Amino acid sequence: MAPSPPPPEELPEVCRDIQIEYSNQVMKLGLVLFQLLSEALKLDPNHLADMDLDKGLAFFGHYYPACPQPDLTMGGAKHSDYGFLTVLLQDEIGGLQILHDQQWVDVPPTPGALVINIGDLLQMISNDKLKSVEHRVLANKKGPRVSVACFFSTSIAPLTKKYGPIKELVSDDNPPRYRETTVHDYIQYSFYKEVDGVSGLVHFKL
Ligand SMILES: O=C(O)CCC(=O)C(=O)O
Ligand SMILES: [Fe+2]
Repeated sequence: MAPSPPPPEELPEVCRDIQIEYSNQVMKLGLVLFQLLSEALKLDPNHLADMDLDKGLAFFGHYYPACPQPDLTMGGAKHSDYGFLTVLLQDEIGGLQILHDQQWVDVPPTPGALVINIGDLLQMISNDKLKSVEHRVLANKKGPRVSVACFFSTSIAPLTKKYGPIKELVSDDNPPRYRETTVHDYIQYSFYKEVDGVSGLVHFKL
């Protein structure tokens, strides 16, 4: 949806207006979140936005059909998100879990609440200060589950810009832990690698 939104007529008519409006609001929220995260990293509030982290948004609608035998499969396999930040809206069905201290923890649906995930690329540029969260979605028999995931990543623009650990966050005592990469190369690598639950970040470690 950003930086090059599709022509509106290419979006399904039934959700066209709300998709455009929702994406615009998520872009605004993203800017605020990147300002807060910059401050959390003890950087200038505009640091992450000045690196264009808030400029690209990919919009994914997920539909998980009801599953008659949910114990035999997963709705969505364990992974961490590749981009910088994810804004997730889930319906009331539930099933999202995050991995915390080697344990799967439910993220119950809360009316009016959004789930914000740190992505791999934010972990990389923060030199592991912020951690991308591993998560999965359980299958369920209650009924279809719907979610909307908006990914902040600049991959959809043909950007050659390289990202690596932010220089203000590294020092002799805390050297860079990752080599630089373009967002495009990181996402290509992570997308096409084996689905084995191991983060693509491992491949970029120094
Ligand atoms: O459907 C969900 O709640 C999670 C979706 C997800 O993890 C993703 O799109 O990366
Ligand atoms: Fe995800």
